[in-house]
Amino acid sequence: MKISQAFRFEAAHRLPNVPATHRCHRMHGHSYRIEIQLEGATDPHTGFVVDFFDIEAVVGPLIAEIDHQCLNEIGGLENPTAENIAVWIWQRTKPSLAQLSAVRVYETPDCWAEYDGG
Ligand SMILES: Nc1nc2c(c(=O)[nH]1)N=C([C@H](O)[C@H](O)COP(=O)(O)OP(=O)(O)OP(=O)(O)O)CN2
Ligand SMILES: [Zn+2]
Repeated sequence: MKISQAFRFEAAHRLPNVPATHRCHRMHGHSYRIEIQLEGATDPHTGFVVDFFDIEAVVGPLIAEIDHQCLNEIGGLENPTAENIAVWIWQRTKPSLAQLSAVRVYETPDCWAEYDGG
C-alpha cells in the first residue's frame, strides 16, 4: 500500500550553475508543493500504513525551516534545484520515516522531481 501527504511552502532561489543568460540564474520565487510517499503494509487494527499525523510531525518542522526563505542560504541547498531539494528532504526524513518510498518536489504544477533513494 502507498500513502502520500502533501505540504506547501513559498521560497526564493536562484540557480548558480546555469548560464548567466538562463532566466533561473536570477533570484525568483516559487510556491512549492512537496509530496511525501510511504509504502508498507496496512496495520489491520489501525487501518494505517503510518498515521498522517506522524508524517506531519516529521515533515512539518522541516518545511518551517525553508518556508519564506532564500533556499540558497540553507545548508545543503546552495544549488536549490527541484532534484536537490528532493534529496535534501529525503536525507532529513528517512531516518524518522523508515517506510519513506519517494519525495516529490513540484516547482510549478507542471514540473517536479521525484527521488526514491536510488
Ligand atoms: N531539471 C530542472 N530544470 C529546471 C529546474 C529544476 O529545478 N530542475 N528549475 C528551473 C527554475 O527554477 C525555473 O524557475 C523553473 O520555473 P519556471 O520558469 O517558473 O517554469 P516554467 O517555465 O514552467 O514557467 P512559465 O513562466 O509558466 O513558463 C528551471 N529548470
Ligand atoms: Zn526557479
